[in-house]
Amino acid sequence: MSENQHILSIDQGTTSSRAIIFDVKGNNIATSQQEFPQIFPEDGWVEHDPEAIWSSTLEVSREALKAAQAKGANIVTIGITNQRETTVIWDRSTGLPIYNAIVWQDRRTAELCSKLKEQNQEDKVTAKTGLLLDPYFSATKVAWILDNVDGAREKAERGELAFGTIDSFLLWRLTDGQVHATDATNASRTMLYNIHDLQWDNDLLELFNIPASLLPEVKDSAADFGTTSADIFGAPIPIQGIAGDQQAASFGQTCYDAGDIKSTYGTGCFVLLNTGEKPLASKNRLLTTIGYRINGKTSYALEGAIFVSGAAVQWLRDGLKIIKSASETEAMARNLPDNKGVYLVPAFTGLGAPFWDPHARGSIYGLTRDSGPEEIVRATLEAVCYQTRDLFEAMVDDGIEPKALKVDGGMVANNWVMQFLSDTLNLEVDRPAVAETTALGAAYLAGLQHGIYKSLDDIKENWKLDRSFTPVMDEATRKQNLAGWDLAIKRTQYQ
Ligand SMILES: Nc1ncnc2c1ncn2[C@@H]1O[C@H](COP(=O)(O)OP(=O)(O)O)[C@@H](O)[C@H]1O
Ligand SMILES: O=P(O)(O)OC[C@H](O)CO
Repeated sequence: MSENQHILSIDQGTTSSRAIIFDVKGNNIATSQQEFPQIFPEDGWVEHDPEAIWSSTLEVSREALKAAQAKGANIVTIGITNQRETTVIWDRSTGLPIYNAIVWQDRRTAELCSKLKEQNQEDKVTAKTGLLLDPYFSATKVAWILDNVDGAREKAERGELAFGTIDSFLLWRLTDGQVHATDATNASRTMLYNIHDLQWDNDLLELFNIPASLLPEVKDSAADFGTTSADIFGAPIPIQGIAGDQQAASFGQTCYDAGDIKSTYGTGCFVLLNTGEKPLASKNRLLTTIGYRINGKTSYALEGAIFVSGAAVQWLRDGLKIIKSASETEAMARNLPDNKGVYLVPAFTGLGAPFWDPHARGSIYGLTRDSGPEEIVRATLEAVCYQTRDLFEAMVDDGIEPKALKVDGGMVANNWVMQFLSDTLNLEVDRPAVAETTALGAAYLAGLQHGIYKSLDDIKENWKLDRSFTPVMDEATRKQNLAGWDLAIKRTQYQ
């Protein structure tokens, strides 16, 4: 392993684009980040301008490269990780998108999903893809664009259009239209990819009425995806790792053995459990998905997705305006001896796993005359922990017994939340020294393909603990808290 080799990791997220340069030990050498506008054209619709995604990605990458090169860094390979499911369709001849990117949070296809469920299509879809008939995934978003953009379907039938998740769109742009590809993790979130046969599924393409000519080639997560065209970063650099952001976080957390589990607390919260070489079907509406594919070998994962976690803290700041910054919440929650019976269910865009209720909306229960900002703040933080526990309960019922949980994402800086999480789950919670595990995971994939790392064991040596949280709460308090939460969830559900 030569020490003067560095990796550019591009992390294109829901609210911002980030570029980080890592050295071979996984140390962060330079970072650049840019937020870009969220577009809400109608109730429940969420879009991004693909050009804003591209320009912010390009700028942060160039800035991080410049800063790292000034320190003598030698960038040899690129990894890409991305917000998953978000759907772009572009014209193959011009490279221009024919519509905004429809974001994973977008609910506009809820009716189509309900209609397909009524036609008893869900079991078939789940058996093939490991997913559920929910607007979250790409398939119905692709169909919507084809049906609603003038001339799109005809162009698609003529093979003039390309579909991609964000990784695929960036890859196309970075290679100047030379490469139309994605990796197996991103493909597994489209609801068009058969996670058992490892190919695009003709039945599903027919069900969603999507021409196969739109689809990218699916490669391993560590693979030779192409080389950036020379004008982009001054010299061509190979792109050698791609994974959806939650899978990349799991890879960065070195969850390589069956039973390893991580939870990422960013805008939403995503728990991924490595289930090894066999896909595990959940009885509890958790998702079966591809964790990574390396050397043609697939590692599967069970996933619980919660749509809102850090986003609820942003709402306290920007919507309710009862805090000025996210970090204030820690002292406010700590100030109260208990939650005073107040529960907040942040179902702003419906409930994700294990309830999958797109029509539910947020609620607060147990308010009294003396409830104030501190109670609401604490209830918001507690909710993130209770929702994680709902996922764990589903996993335990699926036969999994997690031994410890690795955590990452912006919210894990909050020590109060981490302790309450450990208490609520009654489980050890481990926070790593490098919090940017998503970007790190994409860097590791690229580094593996480039030959910087010879094996997963090489990478494992880089993982370092920052702090471990162990349960201290008594059983009676835990039970009482959970009983209050369970009631709040029941009252919030729409279906
Ligand atoms: N100390 C904190 N306490 C609670 N929430 C926090 C804290 N710091 C950051 N957050 C929340 O974490 C989120 C940012 O995490 P990040 O991993 O950067 O998100 P994403 O990658 O999804 O944009 C924000 O929603 C913010 O509200
Ligand atoms: O961009 P993030 O970190 O909010 O992650 C989004 C997820 O990939 C959606 O499935």
